[in-house]
Amino acid sequence: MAAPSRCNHLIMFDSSLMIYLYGGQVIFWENDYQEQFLFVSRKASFKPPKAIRGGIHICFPQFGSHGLLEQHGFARNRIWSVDENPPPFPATTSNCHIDLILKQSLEDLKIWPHRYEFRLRVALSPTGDLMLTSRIKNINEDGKPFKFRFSYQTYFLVSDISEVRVEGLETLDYLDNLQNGERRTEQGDTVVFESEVDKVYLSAPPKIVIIDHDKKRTFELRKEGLPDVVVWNPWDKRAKTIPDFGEEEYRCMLCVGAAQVEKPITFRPGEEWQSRQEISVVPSSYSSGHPDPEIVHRI
Ligand SMILES: O=P(O)(O)OC[C@H]1O[C@H](O)[C@H](O)[C@@H](O)[C@@H]1O
Repeated sequence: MAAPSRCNHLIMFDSSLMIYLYGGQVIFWENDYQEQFLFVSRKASFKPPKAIRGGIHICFPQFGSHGLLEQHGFARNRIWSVDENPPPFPATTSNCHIDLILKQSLEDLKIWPHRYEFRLRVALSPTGDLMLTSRIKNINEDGKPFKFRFSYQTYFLVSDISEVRVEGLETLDYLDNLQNGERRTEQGDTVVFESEVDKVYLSAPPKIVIIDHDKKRTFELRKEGLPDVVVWNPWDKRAKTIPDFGEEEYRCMLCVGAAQVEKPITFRPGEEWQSRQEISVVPSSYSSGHPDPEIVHRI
């Protein structure tokens, strides 16, 4: 039997702003000047159904190795279908979207014995914001609840990682995956990058910003229904161990994503869980409300 092909979709607004989906994964997102915002590795292998190194991975029902399933769960490595007739979604400012759906396959039931409907809406606003809404419903017929972790693993394209800083995570507690998940507290006024990082920030605020000095642009990430934020950059040594990632590519990417990692969600049949992640790109004149440490230093 031939391998199933991925369903690929292009979402455009006014023939300029654009998102491109490969299966259930957003891989391109650009503005009307054809500037790319998401990183996709030059070594990415487009071999369905495995997720592509870059874009946005939907990690479900597991995050990382917190469980018995494959790393980050199976959802990112599955063929999603177009949901032709989704139940009404909460009102958004966008009328330019696509609805996808993932359900358990017979194979998946052997490794995760639960029935679910995972509805994903990928939307583009008139101003170019990328909005992801997930609704997951437990449809088990045996009355059993299920438990899951979740993340929108987002590969941002940056100019030079050493010129990037993240605001909104300072002073928060985090789990450090490089130290066996040890709990620590972020020190310093802002998060900057000088070596490998693999952290889960806990109870993060609803908005965080990723400021790219060189590119003179800022990503503003807003989240709902997801308390945590995952931050990952493999840096040079780890990068060499990842087959579909270029040795030097760690310099131009940063993974940041809204997530539910520390406390898994549990819910019963008939219940539905919902979360959102929205990203806007704003020019360098953007002010996060925090003083710029460089300016403060010069004064
Ligand atoms: O290589 P992947 O399975 O896509 O995972 C890439 C990275 O994702 C997350 O951010 C994890 O915390 C990391 O430990 C992991 O290395």
